[in-house]
Amino acid sequence: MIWGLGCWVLVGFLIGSFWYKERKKTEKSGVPKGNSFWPLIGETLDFIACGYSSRPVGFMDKRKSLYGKVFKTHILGKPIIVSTDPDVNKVVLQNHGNTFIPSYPKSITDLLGKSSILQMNGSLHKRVHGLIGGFLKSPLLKARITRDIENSVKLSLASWKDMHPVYVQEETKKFTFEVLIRVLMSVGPGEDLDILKREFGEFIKGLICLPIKVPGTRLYKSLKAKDRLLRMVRRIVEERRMAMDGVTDEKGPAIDAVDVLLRDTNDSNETQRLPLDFISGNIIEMMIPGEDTVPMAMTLAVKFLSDCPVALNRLVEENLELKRTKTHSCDDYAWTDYMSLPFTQNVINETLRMANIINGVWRKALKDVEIKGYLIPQGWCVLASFTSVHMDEENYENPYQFNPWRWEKTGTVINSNSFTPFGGGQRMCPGLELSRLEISIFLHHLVTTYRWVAEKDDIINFPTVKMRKKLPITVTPIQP
Ligand code: HEM
Repeated sequence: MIWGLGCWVLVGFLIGSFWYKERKKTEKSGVPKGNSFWPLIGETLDFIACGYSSRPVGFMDKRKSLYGKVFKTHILGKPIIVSTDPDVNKVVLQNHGNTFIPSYPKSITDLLGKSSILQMNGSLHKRVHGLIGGFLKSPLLKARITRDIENSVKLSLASWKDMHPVYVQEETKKFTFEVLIRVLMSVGPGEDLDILKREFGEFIKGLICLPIKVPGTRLYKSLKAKDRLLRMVRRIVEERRMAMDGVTDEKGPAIDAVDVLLRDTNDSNETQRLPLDFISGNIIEMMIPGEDTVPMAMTLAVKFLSDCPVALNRLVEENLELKRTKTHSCDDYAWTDYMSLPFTQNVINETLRMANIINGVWRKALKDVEIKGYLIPQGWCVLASFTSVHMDEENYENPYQFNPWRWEKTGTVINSNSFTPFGGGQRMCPGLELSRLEISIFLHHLVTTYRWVAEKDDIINFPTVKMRKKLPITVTPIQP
């Protein structure tokens, strides 16, 4: 009895002192106002509940009205400063002087290798980001991959006419994975691709889970899947290195991300090659930001267009016009044809603004930083919320209305502080242009092949953006 009471007193004391320490940390002047609420749970339940509602920014909006655009809270086990201010977000993203480093929940850091591009910092990050970004943005890759994307999209769309209904979220995932793997390591359809798909699916399930690594837990199974993936990718990378070493001729342009990383020798010093394990790990980790984002953007474009027939009609008109021109001239489509359709690009901007597939980024301050009069103390995490900025009336008139025409006035301000679906600064998404190209090709072939009717479905925003019913639609081929 006495023991039981003693334990409760001890637990109470530990929680109380933890809470007191947390409060003390934030009592420095300039630290944003807010409510840390209960230790450990904090305001997590409200945060999750808003994620499941139709207004995920409800959590931010409520606190913004009480404490201002930058506030402190306690979510997902961490005290955190949330910024809904585009100027503050810009400074956090720019990261001058390496002040902010990525800070992910524990299950994610356990699954990512220490040398993952998503976690590395400083000069190594700059080097790898530069190599991958340079490759993914190159016109040569875009020209070549356009044919592959077209083939995958057309093959997939052809199968839709026999499906009743088509689950857009599932179907888009299939061909975008194929494209991603081709870009990263030139593996085409076949047994290897099927294994990669299966093991990656198992690996990714553990990204948001309890950080407990014992046999039987989700994290444990995901780590095992990662080991199997690593062995497989390592074999592919080794074979490629051997093939490369046997060739003495002048090298052509890099064919995929493996090639780019294998060729890099840091200032032409052959001994400074990136290690094979490092390359294999990074190839797997690059699948994470690329795998779910593009199909979700496509799915949400279909959802928003289904709910807005005027925008859909304008999109169909513009794309049919391009199709007529191409049929008439008998030319292949160039990647620039897809990217130069202004209304289609506006539809993509508007989809990315409203979809908020990456709702924000998490960083940790390495020292005290003052931005716009707010103090972010050393060691604190900051969530630079993109969703709040994208859905703020101060930045966008009628933010909940899908209105691609708004971009005609503002233009494609991809780097503006108020439009950051791909992040910004040193970690700005290197897959930005490839993603836009894939979505453009998909929309073109979808709207020039089919009409569709979508069943009612809702968007869920927690833990990641998804459609509750995977967006079922029924398609009817357009009569030629
Ligand atoms: C609509 C699609 C996409 C969206 C919305 C998106 C969004 C983002 C965002 C917001 C970041 C910044 C994360 C941060 O600052 O911590 C990021 C980083 C990254 N993305 Fe994407 N992404 C997309 C597609 C892709 C694709 C297709 C690839 C690969 C082919 C890719 C590869 C990466 C990589 C490697 C990083 C890490 C960059 C670094 O930390 O240096 N992304 N992405």
